[in-house]
Amino acid sequence: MRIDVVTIFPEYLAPLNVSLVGKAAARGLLDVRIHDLRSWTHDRHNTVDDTPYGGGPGMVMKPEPWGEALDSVLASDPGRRPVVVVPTPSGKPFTQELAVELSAKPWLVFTPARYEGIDRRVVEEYGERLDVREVSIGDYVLAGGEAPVLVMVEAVARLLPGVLGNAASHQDDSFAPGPMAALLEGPVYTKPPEWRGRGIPEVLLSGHHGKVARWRRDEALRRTSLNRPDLIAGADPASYDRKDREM
Ligand SMILES: Nc1ccc2ncsc2c1
Repeated sequence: MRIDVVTIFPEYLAPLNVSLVGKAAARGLLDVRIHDLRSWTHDRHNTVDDTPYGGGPGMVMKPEPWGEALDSVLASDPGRRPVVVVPTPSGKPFTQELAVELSAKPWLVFTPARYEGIDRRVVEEYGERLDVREVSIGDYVLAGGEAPVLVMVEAVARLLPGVLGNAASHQDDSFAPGPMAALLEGPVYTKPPEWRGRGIPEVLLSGHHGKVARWRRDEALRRTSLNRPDLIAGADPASYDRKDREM
């Protein structure tokens, strides 16, 4: 998979060169290219924004630099068409399902914005010939789309074949498709067996896989009903027992 990111803060994307994504890139599983939007400005101040038509607070990112930047990125592989992911608080929710969908695409181009956003005509222009997705990672105020790009790239990259050491690692994730898809992960424990006077739930020491699976399911249900009752509404309780039987 090729991933391009166009941004006015290239250094913000430095974390993509380390850890899981960095290692995947070093192993050739990912081709990550970060581009400075200001490379496609031509004035002395490298201007990328201007005041909004119709008035109002803040500034809007000008269409020209984005147009030149995206044309340049697209021209680097004219035979292929990427999915363009526009991080925006007014986009569709970023979900595990969307991460799975995007992980199957050969080329993603992310366009994180600052200020009040990008001139609408950019999405209109590229939306006529490419698959453009406006995506939000949640309902809170951020200064821009760079942090959301880090979130989305990690969620997508970890699903690529060979990126995670143990293939099973993401099958049991919270939100991963499957029998426990609608539940949050329950509590986890490791050595030492006692820490500051706190032990381990006996069932986890029992060696009885069926009981352990049922305990984990019950704990996941408890945590989900406490923290995310909305997920319980969509859950399929019958599927939990099927998972137990698989153990
Ligand atoms: N403020 C905010 C919140 C969510 C989000 N997702 C992508 S860009 C963005 C910006």
